Amino acid sequence: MQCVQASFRLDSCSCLEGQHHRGPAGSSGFVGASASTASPSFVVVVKRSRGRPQVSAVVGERASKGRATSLPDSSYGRQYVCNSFAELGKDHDRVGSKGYTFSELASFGRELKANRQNFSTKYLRRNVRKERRAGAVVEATVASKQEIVQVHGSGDKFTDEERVGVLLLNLGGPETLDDVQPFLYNLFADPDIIRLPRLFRFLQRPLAQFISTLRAPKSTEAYASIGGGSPLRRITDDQAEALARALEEKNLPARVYVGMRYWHPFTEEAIEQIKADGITRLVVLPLYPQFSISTSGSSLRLLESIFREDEYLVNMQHTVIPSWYQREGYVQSMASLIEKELAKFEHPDEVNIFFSAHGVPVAYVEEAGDPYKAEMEECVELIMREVKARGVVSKHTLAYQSRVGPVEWLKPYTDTTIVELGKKGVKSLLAVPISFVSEHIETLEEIDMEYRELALESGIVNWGRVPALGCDPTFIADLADAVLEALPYVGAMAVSNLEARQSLVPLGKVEELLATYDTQRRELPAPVAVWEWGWTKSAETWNGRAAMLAVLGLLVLEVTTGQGVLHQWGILPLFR
Ligand SMILES: C=CC1=C(C)c2cc3[nH]c(cc4nc(cc5[nH]c(cc1n2)c(C)c5CCC(=O)O)C(CCC(=O)O)=C4C)c(C)c3C=C
Ligand SMILES: [Fe+2]
Repeated sequence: MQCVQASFRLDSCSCLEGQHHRGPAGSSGFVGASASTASPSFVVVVKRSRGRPQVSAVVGERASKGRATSLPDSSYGRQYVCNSFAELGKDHDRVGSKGYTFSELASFGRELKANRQNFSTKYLRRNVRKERRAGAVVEATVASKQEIVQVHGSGDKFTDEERVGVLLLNLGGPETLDDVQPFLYNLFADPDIIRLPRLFRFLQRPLAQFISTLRAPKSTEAYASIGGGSPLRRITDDQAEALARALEEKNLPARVYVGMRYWHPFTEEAIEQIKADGITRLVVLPLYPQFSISTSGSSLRLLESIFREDEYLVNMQHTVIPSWYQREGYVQSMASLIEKELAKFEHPDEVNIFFSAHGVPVAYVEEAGDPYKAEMEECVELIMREVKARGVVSKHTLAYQSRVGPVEWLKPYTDTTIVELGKKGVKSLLAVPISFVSEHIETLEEIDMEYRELALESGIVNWGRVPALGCDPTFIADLADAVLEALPYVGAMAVSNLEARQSLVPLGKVEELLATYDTQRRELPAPVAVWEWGWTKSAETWNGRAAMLAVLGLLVLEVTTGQGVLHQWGILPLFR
Protein backbone atom coordinates (compact mmCIF):
# COMPACT_ATOMS: atom_id res chain seq x y z
CA MET A 1 0.00 0.00 0.00
CA GLN A 2 1.48 3.29 -1.07
CA CYS A 3 1.24 6.34 1.06
CA VAL A 4 0.46 9.61 -0.69
CA GLN A 5 2.93 12.41 -0.03
CA ALA A 6 1.33 15.65 0.93
CA SER A 7 2.81 19.04 1.51
CA PHE A 8 3.41 17.91 5.04
CA ARG A 9 5.74 15.06 5.89
CA LEU A 10 3.93 11.76 5.99
CA ASP A 11 7.02 9.66 6.27
CA SER A 12 5.95 8.06 9.49
CA CYS A 13 2.36 7.63 8.53
CA SER A 14 0.60 4.97 6.60
CA CYS A 15 -2.64 4.70 4.69
CA LEU A 16 -5.07 2.64 6.68
CA GLU A 17 -5.28 -0.85 5.28
CA GLY A 18 -8.58 -1.44 3.55
CA GLN A 19 -9.99 1.89 4.60
CA HIS A 20 -9.49 4.06 1.66
CA HIS A 21 -11.88 4.41 -1.11
CA ARG A 22 -12.44 6.77 -3.91
CA GLY A 23 -15.73 6.58 -5.71
CA PRO A 24 -16.26 7.99 -9.18
CA ALA A 25 -17.82 11.17 -7.86
CA GLY A 26 -15.28 11.51 -5.11
CA SER A 27 -15.52 10.03 -1.71
CA SER A 28 -15.88 10.84 1.86
CA GLY A 29 -15.16 8.83 4.88
CA PHE A 30 -15.50 8.51 8.55
CA VAL A 31 -13.12 6.57 10.59
CA GLY A 32 -12.36 5.52 14.12
CA ALA A 33 -9.14 4.50 15.80
CA SER A 34 -8.44 0.89 15.24
CA ALA A 35 -7.33 -1.55 17.83
CA SER A 36 -6.02 -3.83 15.10
CA THR A 37 -3.64 -1.36 13.46
CA ALA A 38 -0.14 -0.99 14.82
CA SER A 39 -0.97 1.34 17.69
CA PRO A 40 -1.44 4.54 15.68
CA SER A 41 -1.92 7.76 17.53
CA PHE A 42 -4.26 9.30 15.02
CA VAL A 43 -6.39 8.42 12.11
CA VAL A 44 -6.80 11.23 9.61
CA VAL A 45 -9.55 11.41 7.02
CA VAL A 46 -9.10 13.55 3.96
CA LYS A 47 -12.15 14.91 2.25
CA ARG A 48 -12.88 17.51 -0.35
CA SER A 49 -13.94 20.81 1.07
CA ARG A 50 -14.56 23.86 -1.08
CA GLY A 51 -12.92 22.02 -3.94
CA ARG A 52 -9.74 21.19 -2.04
CA PRO A 53 -8.72 18.09 -0.19
CA GLN A 54 -8.51 18.84 3.49
CA VAL A 55 -8.17 17.01 6.73
CA SER A 56 -11.73 16.71 7.86
CA ALA A 57 -11.58 14.33 10.76
CA VAL A 58 -8.89 13.30 13.11
CA VAL A 59 -9.22 10.73 15.79
CA GLY A 60 -6.37 10.48 18.17
CA GLU A 61 -4.92 11.27 21.52
CA ARG A 62 -2.05 13.68 21.42
CA ALA A 63 -2.37 17.38 20.82
CA SER A 64 0.02 19.35 18.76
CA LYS A 65 -0.15 22.29 16.43
CA GLY A 66 -0.13 22.01 12.74
CA ARG A 67 -2.22 22.53 9.67
CA ALA A 68 -2.91 20.62 6.53
CA THR A 69 -4.43 22.99 4.06
CA SER A 70 -2.63 22.20 0.83
CA LEU A 71 -2.93 18.49 0.38
CA PRO A 72 -2.40 17.06 -3.10
CA ASP A 73 -5.49 16.00 -4.98
CA SER A 74 -4.46 12.39 -4.81
CA SER A 75 -4.86 12.40 -1.05
CA TYR A 76 -8.56 13.03 -1.37
CA GLY A 77 -10.68 10.20 -0.10
CA ARG A 78 -7.84 8.64 1.85
CA GLN A 79 -7.35 8.06 5.46
CA TYR A 80 -4.00 8.08 7.15
CA VAL A 81 -2.71 6.73 10.34
CA CYS A 82 -0.15 9.09 11.80
CA ASN A 83 1.95 9.08 14.90
CA SER A 84 1.91 12.77 15.62
CA PHE A 85 0.29 15.92 14.42
CA ALA A 86 3.72 17.30 13.69
CA GLU A 87 3.66 14.98 10.72
CA LEU A 88 0.84 17.03 9.30
CA GLY A 89 2.88 20.19 9.26
CA LYS A 90 4.23 22.52 11.92
CA ASP A 91 3.49 26.25 12.17
CA HIS A 92 -0.28 26.15 11.66
CA ASP A 93 -2.98 25.99 14.22
CA ARG A 94 -6.18 25.22 12.38
CA VAL A 95 -7.23 22.12 10.55
CA GLY A 96 -9.68 21.60 7.76
CA SER A 97 -12.83 23.47 6.95
CA LYS A 98 -14.19 23.26 10.46
CA GLY A 99 -11.35 25.33 11.77
CA TYR A 100 -10.77 23.06 14.72
CA THR A 101 -7.51 23.35 16.55
CA PHE A 102 -5.57 20.16 16.87
CA SER A 103 -6.13 20.11 20.58
CA GLU A 104 -9.89 20.28 20.01
CA LEU A 105 -9.63 17.43 17.58
CA ALA A 106 -7.49 15.47 19.94
CA SER A 107 -10.01 15.85 22.73
CA PHE A 108 -12.68 14.84 20.24
CA GLY A 109 -10.63 11.75 19.60
CA ARG A 110 -10.29 11.05 23.30
CA GLU A 111 -14.02 11.38 23.73
CA LEU A 112 -14.62 8.93 20.94
CA LYS A 113 -12.16 6.53 22.41
CA ALA A 114 -13.75 6.79 25.80
CA ASN A 115 -17.17 6.15 24.34
CA ARG A 116 -16.35 3.55 21.78
CA GLN A 117 -19.78 2.03 22.11
CA ASN A 118 -21.41 5.33 21.30
CA PHE A 119 -19.01 6.03 18.56
CA SER A 120 -19.58 2.79 16.82
CA THR A 121 -23.34 2.87 16.94
CA LYS A 122 -25.14 6.19 17.27
CA TYR A 123 -22.40 8.33 15.85
CA LEU A 124 -21.77 6.00 12.99
CA ARG A 125 -25.42 5.67 12.08
CA ARG A 126 -25.78 9.41 12.02
CA ASN A 127 -22.91 9.75 9.62
CA VAL A 128 -24.24 7.01 7.41
CA ARG A 129 -27.56 8.79 7.22
CA LYS A 130 -25.88 12.07 6.38
CA GLU A 131 -23.90 10.46 3.59
CA ARG A 132 -26.99 8.76 2.22
CA ARG A 133 -28.90 12.00 2.15
CA ALA A 134 -26.08 13.50 0.14
CA GLY A 135 -26.69 10.85 -2.48
CA ALA A 136 -23.72 8.73 -1.51
CA VAL A 137 -23.54 4.99 -1.83
CA VAL A 138 -22.70 4.04 1.67
CA GLU A 139 -21.19 0.96 3.18
CA ALA A 140 -20.78 0.88 6.89
CA THR A 141 -18.85 -1.63 8.88
CA VAL A 142 -18.79 -2.05 12.58
CA ALA A 143 -16.39 -4.89 13.14
CA SER A 144 -17.00 -5.06 16.82
CA LYS A 145 -17.35 -2.80 19.80
CA GLN A 146 -13.60 -2.44 20.02
CA GLU A 147 -12.79 -2.61 16.34
CA ILE A 148 -12.65 -0.50 13.25
CA VAL A 149 -15.60 1.66 12.48
CA GLN A 150 -15.74 2.72 8.93
CA VAL A 151 -18.08 4.40 6.48
CA HIS A 152 -17.33 4.69 2.84
CA GLY A 153 -19.38 6.58 0.37
CA SER A 154 -19.48 8.18 -3.00
CA GLY A 155 -21.06 11.50 -3.76
CA ASP A 156 -19.60 14.92 -3.23
CA LYS A 157 -22.58 16.98 -2.18
CA PHE A 158 -22.02 16.40 1.47
CA THR A 159 -19.22 18.29 3.12
CA ASP A 160 -18.16 17.70 6.64
CA GLU A 161 -19.00 21.24 7.68
CA GLU A 162 -21.51 22.03 10.34
CA ARG A 163 -24.96 22.86 9.07
CA VAL A 164 -26.67 25.39 11.24
CA GLY A 165 -30.44 25.57 11.36
CA VAL A 166 -32.80 27.97 13.08
CA LEU A 167 -36.30 26.76 13.87
CA LEU A 168 -38.84 29.54 14.27
CA LEU A 169 -41.83 28.39 16.29
CA ASN A 170 -45.17 30.06 15.86
CA LEU A 171 -48.86 29.50 16.38
CA GLY A 172 -50.10 29.17 12.79
CA GLY A 173 -53.40 30.31 11.42
CA PRO A 174 -56.08 29.11 9.01
CA GLU A 175 -55.25 30.03 5.44
CA THR A 176 -58.81 29.67 4.14
CA LEU A 177 -62.22 29.80 5.78
CA ASP A 178 -62.50 26.02 5.41
CA ASP A 179 -59.41 25.68 7.57
CA VAL A 180 -60.94 27.56 10.51
CA GLN A 181 -62.72 24.69 12.27
CA PRO A 182 -59.88 22.14 11.92
CA PHE A 183 -57.41 24.82 13.04
CA LEU A 184 -59.55 25.51 16.10
CA TYR A 185 -59.77 21.78 16.76
CA ASN A 186 -55.96 21.53 16.78
CA LEU A 187 -55.77 24.48 19.13
CA PHE A 188 -58.34 23.23 21.63
CA ALA A 189 -56.98 19.68 21.48
CA ASP A 190 -53.72 21.01 22.93
CA PRO A 191 -53.54 20.19 26.65
CA ASP A 192 -51.56 23.38 27.13
CA ILE A 193 -54.54 25.40 25.87
CA ILE A 194 -57.37 23.52 27.56
CA ARG A 195 -55.85 22.18 30.74
CA LEU A 196 -58.09 19.39 31.90
CA PRO A 197 -57.57 17.61 35.21
CA ARG A 198 -55.63 14.40 34.66
CA LEU A 199 -58.73 12.30 35.30
CA PHE A 200 -60.57 14.01 32.43
CA ARG A 201 -57.77 14.03 29.86
CA PHE A 202 -59.60 11.43 27.80
CA LEU A 203 -62.19 14.12 27.09
CA GLN A 204 -59.65 16.45 25.46
CA ARG A 205 -60.39 15.50 21.87
CA PRO A 206 -64.19 15.25 22.07
CA LEU A 207 -64.20 18.55 23.90
CA ALA A 208 -61.95 20.10 21.25
CA GLN A 209 -64.35 18.85 18.59
CA PHE A 210 -67.27 20.31 20.45
CA ILE A 211 -65.74 23.72 21.24
CA SER A 212 -64.20 24.16 17.80
CA THR A 213 -67.55 23.40 16.18
CA LEU A 214 -69.28 25.90 18.46
CA ARG A 215 -66.69 28.62 17.93
CA ALA A 216 -66.11 28.11 14.22
CA PRO A 217 -68.94 30.39 12.94
CA LYS A 218 -67.76 33.38 15.01
CA SER A 219 -64.09 32.83 14.12
CA THR A 220 -64.92 32.22 10.45
CA GLU A 221 -66.69 35.56 10.34
CA ALA A 222 -63.66 37.24 11.89
CA TYR A 223 -61.26 35.62 9.41
CA ALA A 224 -63.62 36.53 6.56
CA SER A 225 -63.43 40.17 7.65
CA ILE A 226 -59.63 40.20 7.28
CA GLY A 227 -59.58 38.77 3.79
CA GLY A 228 -60.55 35.13 4.27
CA GLY A 229 -57.62 33.75 6.24
CA SER A 230 -54.71 34.43 8.53
CA PRO A 231 -51.65 36.25 7.12
CA LEU A 232 -49.46 34.51 9.67
CA ARG A 233 -47.83 31.98 7.38
CA ARG A 234 -46.83 34.54 4.77
CA ILE A 235 -45.45 36.95 7.36
CA THR A 236 -43.57 34.25 9.25
CA ASP A 237 -42.07 32.96 5.99
CA ASP A 238 -40.93 36.50 5.19
CA GLN A 239 -39.40 36.79 8.65
CA ALA A 240 -37.60 33.48 8.18
CA GLU A 241 -36.17 34.67 4.87
CA ALA A 242 -35.12 38.01 6.32
CA LEU A 243 -33.48 36.26 9.27
CA ALA A 244 -31.54 33.93 6.98
CA ARG A 245 -30.29 36.97 5.04
CA ALA A 246 -29.34 38.80 8.25
CA LEU A 247 -27.43 35.74 9.47
CA GLU A 248 -25.63 35.45 6.14
CA GLU A 249 -24.62 39.10 6.46
CA LYS A 250 -23.23 38.30 9.87
CA ASN A 251 -21.22 35.45 8.34
CA LEU A 252 -23.40 32.65 9.56
CA PRO A 253 -24.88 30.73 6.67
CA ALA A 254 -27.91 29.04 8.20
CA ARG A 255 -31.20 27.58 7.07
CA VAL A 256 -34.24 28.99 8.80
CA TYR A 257 -37.31 26.80 9.23
CA VAL A 258 -40.85 27.64 10.28
CA GLY A 259 -42.73 25.23 12.54
CA MET A 260 -46.32 26.13 13.41
CA ARG A 261 -48.17 24.62 16.34
CA TYR A 262 -51.72 24.41 14.98
CA TRP A 263 -51.55 24.79 11.21
CA HIS A 264 -49.27 24.39 8.21
CA PRO A 265 -46.35 24.19 8.05
CA PHE A 266 -46.65 22.08 11.19
CA THR A 267 -43.68 21.73 13.51
CA GLU A 268 -43.46 18.07 12.49
CA GLU A 269 -43.06 19.11 8.83
CA ALA A 270 -40.26 21.53 9.72
CA ILE A 271 -38.50 18.82 11.67
CA GLU A 272 -38.66 16.43 8.70
CA GLN A 273 -37.04 19.11 6.56
CA ILE A 274 -34.37 19.74 9.17
CA LYS A 275 -33.52 16.05 9.13
CA ALA A 276 -33.56 15.89 5.34
CA ASP A 277 -31.16 18.84 5.18
CA GLY A 278 -28.76 17.15 7.58
CA ILE A 279 -28.73 20.04 10.05
CA THR A 280 -26.14 19.43 12.73
CA ARG A 281 -26.69 22.41 15.03
CA LEU A 282 -30.08 23.86 15.71
CA VAL A 283 -31.23 27.01 17.48
CA VAL A 284 -34.89 26.92 18.46
CA LEU A 285 -36.43 30.37 18.51
CA PRO A 286 -40.11 30.79 19.44
CA LEU A 287 -41.50 33.91 17.78
CA TYR A 288 -43.17 35.01 21.00
CA PRO A 289 -41.19 37.68 22.85
CA GLN A 290 -42.58 36.59 26.22
CA PHE A 291 -42.80 33.00 27.40
CA SER A 292 -46.17 31.44 28.14
CA ILE A 293 -47.03 27.85 28.85
CA SER A 294 -49.79 28.25 26.26
CA THR A 295 -47.51 29.38 23.42
CA SER A 296 -43.74 28.78 23.51
CA GLY A 297 -44.26 26.21 26.26
CA SER A 298 -46.72 24.24 24.19
CA SER A 299 -44.48 24.27 21.11
CA LEU A 300 -41.43 23.26 23.14
CA ARG A 301 -43.31 20.48 24.84
CA LEU A 302 -44.31 19.16 21.41
CA LEU A 303 -40.75 19.49 20.12
CA GLU A 304 -39.41 17.64 23.06
CA SER A 305 -41.74 14.72 22.49
CA ILE A 306 -40.68 14.61 18.83
CA PHE A 307 -37.00 14.80 19.75
CA ARG A 308 -37.26 12.07 22.34
CA GLU A 309 -38.52 9.55 19.84
CA ASP A 310 -36.09 10.26 17.03
CA GLU A 311 -32.53 9.07 17.11
CA TYR A 312 -31.27 11.69 14.67
CA LEU A 313 -32.77 14.46 16.75
CA VAL A 314 -31.64 13.05 20.06
CA ASN A 315 -28.12 13.31 18.73
CA MET A 316 -28.49 16.69 17.04
CA GLN A 317 -27.05 19.54 19.03
CA HIS A 318 -29.56 22.23 19.82
CA THR A 319 -30.48 25.00 22.15
CA VAL A 320 -33.62 27.01 22.89
CA ILE A 321 -34.10 30.73 23.36
CA PRO A 322 -37.17 30.63 25.62
CA SER A 323 -37.99 34.35 25.54
CA TRP A 324 -36.32 37.52 24.35
CA TYR A 325 -38.58 40.47 25.28
CA GLN A 326 -35.70 42.10 27.14
CA ARG A 327 -33.35 42.27 24.15
CA GLU A 328 -32.17 45.71 23.30
CA GLY A 329 -32.86 45.48 19.59
CA TYR A 330 -36.42 44.34 20.19
CA VAL A 331 -37.06 47.08 22.76
CA GLN A 332 -35.52 49.69 20.47
CA SER A 333 -37.55 48.67 17.46
CA MET A 334 -40.80 48.66 19.47
CA ALA A 335 -39.93 52.12 20.82
CA SER A 336 -39.24 53.40 17.30
CA LEU A 337 -42.58 52.14 16.02
CA ILE A 338 -44.38 53.80 18.93
CA GLU A 339 -42.50 57.05 18.43
CA LYS A 340 -43.38 57.07 14.75
CA GLU A 341 -47.10 56.48 15.33
CA LEU A 342 -47.24 59.00 18.19
CA ALA A 343 -45.90 61.65 15.88
CA LYS A 344 -49.03 61.27 13.74
CA PHE A 345 -51.23 62.64 16.55
CA GLU A 346 -51.83 66.35 16.80
CA HIS A 347 -50.99 66.38 20.52
CA PRO A 348 -48.72 63.37 21.15
CA ASP A 349 -48.30 64.26 24.84
CA GLU A 350 -51.99 63.68 25.47
CA VAL A 351 -52.09 60.26 23.87
CA ASN A 352 -52.46 57.20 26.09
CA ILE A 353 -50.05 54.52 24.87
CA PHE A 354 -52.25 51.49 25.26
CA PHE A 355 -50.39 48.17 25.30
CA SER A 356 -52.79 45.34 24.52
CA ALA A 357 -51.41 41.87 25.20
CA HIS A 358 -53.04 38.56 24.39
CA GLY A 359 -54.42 37.26 27.67
CA VAL A 360 -54.09 33.88 29.37
CA PRO A 361 -56.31 32.40 32.05
CA VAL A 362 -55.33 33.65 35.52
CA ALA A 363 -54.78 30.05 36.62
CA TYR A 364 -51.81 29.76 34.27
CA VAL A 365 -50.00 32.44 36.21
CA GLU A 366 -51.32 31.89 39.72
CA GLU A 367 -51.62 28.13 39.76
CA ALA A 368 -49.15 26.89 37.19
CA GLY A 369 -46.48 29.55 37.56
CA ASP A 370 -46.57 30.84 33.97
CA PRO A 371 -44.03 33.72 33.83
CA TYR A 372 -46.07 35.39 31.07
CA LYS A 373 -47.57 38.21 33.15
CA ALA A 374 -44.28 39.08 34.86
CA GLU A 375 -42.42 39.05 31.54
CA MET A 376 -45.14 41.14 29.93
CA GLU A 377 -45.03 43.78 32.65
CA GLU A 378 -41.25 43.95 32.52
CA CYS A 379 -41.36 44.17 28.74
CA VAL A 380 -43.76 47.13 28.81
CA GLU A 381 -41.59 48.82 31.42
CA LEU A 382 -38.46 48.41 29.29
CA ILE A 383 -40.17 49.77 26.19
CA MET A 384 -41.63 52.72 28.09
CA ARG A 385 -38.23 53.49 29.62
CA GLU A 386 -36.80 53.66 26.11
CA VAL A 387 -39.74 55.69 24.79
CA LYS A 388 -39.38 58.18 27.66
CA ALA A 389 -35.63 58.38 27.11
CA ARG A 390 -36.53 59.69 23.67
CA GLY A 391 -38.45 62.57 25.21
CA VAL A 392 -41.98 61.19 25.16
CA VAL A 393 -44.10 62.11 28.20
CA SER A 394 -47.34 60.28 27.34
CA LYS A 395 -49.00 58.02 29.90
CA HIS A 396 -49.36 54.33 29.25
CA THR A 397 -51.65 51.41 30.10
CA LEU A 398 -51.32 47.62 29.87
CA ALA A 399 -54.43 45.47 29.38
CA TYR A 400 -55.17 41.93 28.14
CA GLN A 401 -57.36 40.98 25.19
CA SER A 402 -58.80 37.93 23.40
CA ARG A 403 -60.19 35.93 26.26
CA VAL A 404 -61.93 32.70 25.38
CA GLY A 405 -64.19 30.44 27.49
CA PRO A 406 -65.71 30.52 30.91
CA VAL A 407 -62.73 31.14 33.19
CA GLU A 408 -61.13 34.28 34.55
CA TRP A 409 -58.36 35.72 32.38
CA LEU A 410 -55.58 38.18 33.17
CA LYS A 411 -56.90 41.62 34.03
CA PRO A 412 -57.45 44.41 33.30
CA TYR A 413 -59.36 43.39 30.20
CA THR A 414 -58.75 45.49 27.11
CA ASP A 415 -62.42 46.19 26.42
CA THR A 416 -63.35 47.36 29.94
CA THR A 417 -60.15 49.42 30.18
CA ILE A 418 -60.92 51.24 26.94
CA VAL A 419 -64.38 52.12 28.27
CA GLU A 420 -62.88 53.33 31.57
CA LEU A 421 -60.28 55.48 29.83
CA GLY A 422 -63.06 57.01 27.76
CA LYS A 423 -64.98 57.77 30.95
CA LYS A 424 -61.90 59.38 32.46
CA GLY A 425 -61.77 61.79 29.55
CA VAL A 426 -58.92 60.29 27.53
CA LYS A 427 -59.40 61.54 23.97
CA SER A 428 -56.44 60.00 22.15
CA LEU A 429 -55.35 56.40 22.28
CA LEU A 430 -52.51 54.56 20.55
CA ALA A 431 -53.00 50.78 20.64
CA VAL A 432 -49.77 48.73 20.78
CA PRO A 433 -50.07 44.97 20.21
CA ILE A 434 -47.36 43.55 22.40
CA SER A 435 -47.45 39.77 22.63
CA PHE A 436 -46.91 38.97 19.01
CA VAL A 437 -44.57 40.10 16.25
CA SER A 438 -46.82 39.65 13.20
CA GLU A 439 -50.14 41.04 12.12
CA HIS A 440 -52.84 38.46 12.77
CA ILE A 441 -56.52 38.09 13.48
CA GLU A 442 -56.25 39.78 16.86
CA THR A 443 -54.58 42.90 15.52
CA LEU A 444 -56.43 43.16 12.23
CA GLU A 445 -59.90 42.27 13.47
CA GLU A 446 -60.04 42.55 17.25
CA ILE A 447 -57.96 45.71 17.70
CA ASP A 448 -58.48 47.48 14.37
CA MET A 449 -62.20 46.80 14.18
CA GLU A 450 -63.76 45.81 17.52
CA TYR A 451 -61.65 47.87 19.92
CA ARG A 452 -61.47 50.85 17.63
CA GLU A 453 -65.24 50.92 17.40
CA LEU A 454 -65.56 50.51 21.16
CA ALA A 455 -63.04 53.31 21.74
CA LEU A 456 -64.92 55.70 19.48
CA GLU A 457 -68.18 54.79 21.22
CA SER A 458 -66.49 55.39 24.58
CA GLY A 459 -65.55 58.99 23.84
CA ILE A 460 -62.09 58.49 22.39
CA VAL A 461 -61.74 60.74 19.40
CA ASN A 462 -58.27 60.05 18.04
CA TRP A 463 -57.32 56.43 17.48
CA GLY A 464 -54.03 55.01 16.28
CA ARG A 465 -52.40 51.60 16.18
CA VAL A 466 -48.76 50.60 16.11
CA PRO A 467 -48.10 47.97 13.43
CA ALA A 468 -46.63 44.61 14.41
CA LEU A 469 -42.87 44.33 13.91
CA GLY A 470 -42.99 41.96 10.93
CA CYS A 471 -39.68 42.31 9.07
CA ASP A 472 -38.52 45.51 10.75
CA PRO A 473 -34.76 45.55 10.01
CA THR A 474 -33.63 46.41 13.58
CA PHE A 475 -35.82 43.65 14.94
CA ILE A 476 -34.61 41.05 12.43
CA ALA A 477 -30.98 42.03 13.00
CA ASP A 478 -31.55 41.58 16.73
CA LEU A 479 -33.05 38.13 16.20
CA ALA A 480 -29.96 37.26 14.16
CA ASP A 481 -27.79 38.44 17.06
CA ALA A 482 -29.86 36.33 19.45
CA VAL A 483 -29.13 33.29 17.27
CA LEU A 484 -25.42 34.10 17.10
CA GLU A 485 -25.28 34.55 20.85
CA ALA A 486 -27.09 31.25 21.36
CA LEU A 487 -24.78 29.26 19.10
CA PRO A 488 -22.02 28.70 21.65
CA TYR A 489 -24.65 27.10 23.86
CA VAL A 490 -25.76 24.68 21.20
CA GLY A 491 -25.19 21.29 22.69
CA ALA A 492 -24.13 22.74 26.02
CA MET A 493 -25.63 20.64 28.73
CA ALA A 494 -27.41 22.61 31.38
CA VAL A 495 -26.08 20.33 34.07
CA SER A 496 -22.49 21.17 33.27
CA ASN A 497 -22.89 24.77 32.26
CA LEU A 498 -24.47 27.04 34.78
CA GLU A 499 -24.45 29.98 32.43
CA ALA A 500 -26.32 28.02 29.78
CA ARG A 501 -28.79 26.89 32.36
CA GLN A 502 -29.55 30.42 33.41
CA SER A 503 -30.00 32.00 30.04
CA LEU A 504 -30.70 29.32 27.49
CA VAL A 505 -32.23 25.98 28.05
CA PRO A 506 -31.15 23.08 25.88
CA LEU A 507 -34.17 21.33 24.54
CA GLY A 508 -33.41 18.21 26.49
CA LYS A 509 -34.19 20.30 29.52
CA VAL A 510 -37.53 21.70 28.43
CA GLU A 511 -39.28 19.53 30.94
CA GLU A 512 -37.12 21.24 33.53
CA LEU A 513 -37.96 24.64 32.11
CA LEU A 514 -41.65 23.88 32.21
CA ALA A 515 -41.37 22.32 35.62
CA THR A 516 -40.13 25.65 36.88
CA TYR A 517 -43.05 27.45 35.35
CA ASP A 518 -45.69 24.81 35.55
CA THR A 519 -44.94 23.37 38.93
CA GLN A 520 -47.97 21.28 39.61
CA ARG A 521 -49.94 21.30 36.41
CA ARG A 522 -53.07 21.67 38.49
CA GLU A 523 -56.51 21.94 37.01
CA LEU A 524 -58.18 25.26 36.43
CA PRO A 525 -59.60 26.89 39.55
CA ALA A 526 -63.27 27.72 40.08
CA PRO A 527 -64.23 30.53 37.72
CA VAL A 528 -65.71 33.95 38.58
CA ALA A 529 -69.18 33.84 40.09
CA VAL A 530 -70.84 37.20 39.49
CA TRP A 531 -74.19 36.87 37.78
CA GLU A 532 -75.61 39.60 35.56
CA TRP A 533 -78.73 39.45 33.44
CA GLY A 534 -78.67 40.29 29.74
CA TRP A 535 -76.15 39.62 26.97
CA THR A 536 -73.14 40.33 29.12
CA LYS A 537 -69.71 38.84 29.62
CA SER A 538 -70.89 37.03 32.71
CA ALA A 539 -73.90 35.65 30.83
CA GLU A 540 -71.48 34.40 28.22
CA THR A 541 -69.42 32.92 31.01
CA TRP A 542 -72.38 31.12 32.50
CA ASN A 543 -73.61 29.98 29.10
CA GLY A 544 -70.19 28.59 28.41
CA ARG A 545 -70.12 26.87 31.76
CA ALA A 546 -73.59 25.40 31.29
CA ALA A 547 -72.57 24.15 27.84
CA MET A 548 -69.44 22.61 29.29
CA LEU A 549 -71.40 20.83 32.02
CA ALA A 550 -73.94 19.62 29.47
CA VAL A 551 -71.15 18.23 27.30
CA LEU A 552 -69.55 16.48 30.22
CA GLY A 553 -72.90 15.01 31.23
CA LEU A 554 -73.55 13.82 27.69
CA LEU A 555 -70.10 12.32 27.46
CA VAL A 556 -70.49 10.43 30.70
CA LEU A 557 -73.84 9.13 29.45
CA GLU A 558 -72.31 8.10 26.14
CA VAL A 559 -69.38 6.35 27.74
CA THR A 560 -71.63 4.43 30.11
CA THR A 561 -74.42 3.57 27.64
CA GLY A 562 -72.32 3.27 24.47
CA GLN A 563 -74.93 5.27 22.56
CA GLY A 564 -75.17 8.88 21.44
CA VAL A 565 -74.13 11.54 18.94
CA LEU A 566 -70.38 11.03 19.33
CA HIS A 567 -70.74 7.34 18.56
CA GLN A 568 -72.73 8.30 15.48
CA TRP A 569 -69.89 10.63 14.42
CA GLY A 570 -67.41 7.86 15.04
CA ILE A 571 -65.46 9.87 17.65
CA LEU A 572 -66.00 7.97 20.87
CA PRO A 573 -65.07 4.44 19.85
CA LEU A 574 -61.50 5.81 19.90
CA PHE A 575 -61.67 5.72 23.63
CA ARG A 576 -63.11 2.27 24.01
C1 LIG B 1 -48.73 35.42 22.97
C2 LIG B 1 -49.73 35.20 22.24
C3 LIG B 1 -50.81 34.27 22.52
C4 LIG B 1 -51.22 33.69 23.71
C5 LIG B 1 -50.62 33.83 25.09
C6 LIG B 1 -52.35 32.88 23.41
C7 LIG B 1 -53.06 32.13 24.32
C8 LIG B 1 -54.29 31.56 24.04
N1 LIG B 1 -55.02 31.64 22.86
C9 LIG B 1 -56.19 30.97 22.99
C10 LIG B 1 -57.21 30.81 22.04
C11 LIG B 1 -57.15 31.24 20.70
N2 LIG B 1 -56.12 31.88 20.11
C12 LIG B 1 -56.42 32.11 18.80
C13 LIG B 1 -55.66 32.73 17.88
C14 LIG B 1 -54.41 33.26 18.15
N3 LIG B 1 -53.75 33.28 19.35
C15 LIG B 1 -52.55 33.92 19.20
C16 LIG B 1 -51.59 34.19 20.16
C17 LIG B 1 -51.68 33.81 21.51
N4 LIG B 1 -52.58 32.97 22.06
C18 LIG B 1 -52.48 34.29 17.84
C19 LIG B 1 -51.32 34.99 17.21
C20 LIG B 1 -53.63 33.89 17.19
C21 LIG B 1 -54.06 34.20 15.79
C22 LIG B 1 -53.59 33.38 14.68
C23 LIG B 1 -54.17 33.88 13.42
O1 LIG B 1 -54.90 33.11 12.82
O2 LIG B 1 -53.97 35.01 12.97
C24 LIG B 1 -57.68 31.57 18.52
C25 LIG B 1 -58.34 31.54 17.15
C26 LIG B 1 -58.94 32.84 16.74
C27 LIG B 1 -60.21 33.03 17.43
O3 LIG B 1 -61.12 32.22 17.24
O4 LIG B 1 -60.28 33.97 18.23
C28 LIG B 1 -58.17 31.04 19.69
C29 LIG B 1 -59.48 30.36 19.90
C30 LIG B 1 -56.21 30.45 24.30
C31 LIG B 1 -57.35 29.62 24.87
C32 LIG B 1 -55.01 30.80 24.95
C33 LIG B 1 -54.50 30.51 26.29
C34 LIG B 1 -54.84 29.53 27.01
FE1 LIG C 1 -54.57 32.80 21.17
